[in-house]
Amino acid sequence: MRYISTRGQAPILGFGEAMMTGLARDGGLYVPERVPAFTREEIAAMAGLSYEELAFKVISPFIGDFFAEDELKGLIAKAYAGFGHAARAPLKQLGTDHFLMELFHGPTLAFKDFAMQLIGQLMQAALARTGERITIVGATSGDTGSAAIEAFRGLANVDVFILFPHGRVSEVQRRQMTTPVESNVHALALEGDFDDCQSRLKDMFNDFDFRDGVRLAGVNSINWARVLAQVVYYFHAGLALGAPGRKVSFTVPTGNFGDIFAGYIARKMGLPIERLVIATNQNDILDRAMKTGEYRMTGVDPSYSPSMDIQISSNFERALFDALGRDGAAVQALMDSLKQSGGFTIPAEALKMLRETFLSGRASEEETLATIRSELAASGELLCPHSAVAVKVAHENAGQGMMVTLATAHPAKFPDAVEKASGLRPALPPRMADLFGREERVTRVPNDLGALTSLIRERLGK
Ligand SMILES: Cc1ncc(COP(=O)(O)O)c(C=O)c1O
Ligand SMILES: N[C@@H](CCOP(=O)(O)O)C(=O)O
Repeated sequence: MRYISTRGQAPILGFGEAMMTGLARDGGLYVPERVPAFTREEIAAMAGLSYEELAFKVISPFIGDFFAEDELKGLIAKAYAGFGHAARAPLKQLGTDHFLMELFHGPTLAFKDFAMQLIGQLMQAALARTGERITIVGATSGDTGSAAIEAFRGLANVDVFILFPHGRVSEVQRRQMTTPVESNVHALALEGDFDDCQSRLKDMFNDFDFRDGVRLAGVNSINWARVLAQVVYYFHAGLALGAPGRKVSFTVPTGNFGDIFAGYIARKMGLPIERLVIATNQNDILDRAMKTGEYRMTGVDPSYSPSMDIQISSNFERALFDALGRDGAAVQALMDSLKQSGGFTIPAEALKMLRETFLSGRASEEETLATIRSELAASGELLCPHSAVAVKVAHENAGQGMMVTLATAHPAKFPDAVEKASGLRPALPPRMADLFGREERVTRVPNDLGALTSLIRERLGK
């Protein structure tokens, strides 16, 4: 399997190189040259597999011979061993045709653990072969950061620097990042929003002197392996609800577009998905883009669902690449326009193609809280604000057959918003009960590339 850049100018890589490289050297994102598809019979034969067995089936066609079969099976088993639910991604019924897929039973209580625990294993196995030391820098609006820290803390050959927007993540999210005691973990609170964090991260990748000097690696959904790991749970839900005999739609709370893009890949692999519904909070650039064809930045306002306070939605570039007929130059032109004038118009043919797969909707702040309240009353399910955004949008898009809404975080990560909505303050699991008593270690940093690269070099002694 070979990987190409969405901007068409970077070297073509194999799976292992694409995973260790992160951002392509032309600024684009790696995607598989072609997406392998399963036949209907092959999908039918997956029914009844454990999550780990299914993960092996779904992931291995993308990996080529980078890992031997037994090695990959062992790494997958280790990745999911620490999850707190035997089904890994259990489904709960909310209504006749509506299910919730709980993706928050991993170690840091968000869907990020599904991919991060796996790429933690895959990267360590790759590094053990070469004896290399890498520097991971991640940008987070709250959940990627803690999941990355959990996956890489204490490793001798990895340093982890996490950039998060100062004052714009929940207290639980912040403490998950600032309280680990391992010396290879560095939490950096940046003066800016998540888009600033992600832009500075991409600037670091585009500074080849820095990138090569510190052996920079990325664990955001920039990294194809992150997206790939998330494809598995779409198959898991589809099979549980009758695939390949029955079509399913998914509503996905969306910010950086990585999660829903994994659903798009599952659909290309042959999973019968009717529609993928993009659910945004008040920072609704994706919903506006789908409805008007104009992808235009208007600023980001902090919301009850802070992990989705994003307007430069990184993986939308991967969807655009396909919608534009895999024309790297056309993608580059749109990304240039986004940088220079704050937006772009999606060409008509591309918009038509996107609309054949994706629907979209938004939830205001009031609607988010109201949905937490109403879903608790209707089904007894206490939702986190991100999941509530998606449930609200899923209700509006009923009629697409069986609907699965992704519940992406545990409500205890956002106790203030959940309590405001419902009067209930969800408790953290016992293993995290002392989170608020642990000492925090964090460095405030400016939104400035030079200052960031100097700090990272200094910490690394380079
Ligand atoms: C809890 C939660 N829900 C939803 C999202 C949005 O996912 P994505 O960025 O893959 O669109 C995020 C952030 O990624 C998140 O942390
Ligand atoms: N919501 C995310 C933002 C980063 O997304 P990623 O999927 O690109 O890592 C977060 O919680 O950090």
